[in-house]
Amino acid sequence: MSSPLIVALDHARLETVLPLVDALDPRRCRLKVGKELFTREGPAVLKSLHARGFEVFLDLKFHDIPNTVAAAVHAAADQGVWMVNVHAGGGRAMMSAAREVLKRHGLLTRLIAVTVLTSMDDAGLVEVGVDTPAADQVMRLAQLTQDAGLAGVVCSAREAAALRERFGSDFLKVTPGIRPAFAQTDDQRRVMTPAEAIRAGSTHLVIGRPVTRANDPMAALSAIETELAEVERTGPGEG
Ligand SMILES: O=c1ccn([C@@H]2O[C@H](COP(=O)(O)O)[C@@H](O)[C@H]2O)c(=O)[nH]1
Repeated sequence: MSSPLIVALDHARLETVLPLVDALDPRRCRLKVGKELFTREGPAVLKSLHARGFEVFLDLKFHDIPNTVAAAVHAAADQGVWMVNVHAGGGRAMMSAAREVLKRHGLLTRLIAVTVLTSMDDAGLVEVGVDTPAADQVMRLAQLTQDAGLAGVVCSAREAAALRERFGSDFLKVTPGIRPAFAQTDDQRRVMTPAEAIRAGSTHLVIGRPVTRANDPMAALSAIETELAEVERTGPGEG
């Protein structure tokens, strides 16, 4: 599976989203299950998507004491998800406990940490007591994440180039806030187009509404793939 695309299934019900899922091809994208769908439908969603051959990112952003988060990450990985995440703000001990539990049980699920939500900007950070620009806060939390031995971070594509420079290409940079030229920004603040994100060093692009709420989701996905194919054709430095 070489596609960097992860389609976010932010829907209330599995039955609502299955027509879209059945139009998608597991060789063209992975799927992300988040808080709404998982809270309403539970692990049956994962079974259903796995049965269709999809790799699943379970995006529940665990943030709690180390013992609780480690147990939740273990539960997610036991269900065969490809990727799971925690909040880096939970700290080193929490992230290490989550990594350790996967290691102890020989589970290969990728564990990553959310740095600064892509819906936040510098002003939003100040309101929650963080007087550091988003880019610096992302770098700080990414360093903590790497020190704790996790596979990478969730960040915006705007920070991807600096993260690649500091941590290398293998450290995962999973970037929501992807907005093709044809899409609205919605509640996202730190956004980039698919081509800009890949050029900047994003390893995975999370895309929800620009595809799932498009009049023609498959046409929207194809347009994004065409944009990425152009980056591949011209090389990362062009455009
Ligand atoms: O910082 C973050 C972390 C997670 N998300 C999630 O990604 C998708 C983005 O959906 P869009 O419709 O493309 O905006 C959504 O599921 C978020 O929960 C994020 O946006 N930012």
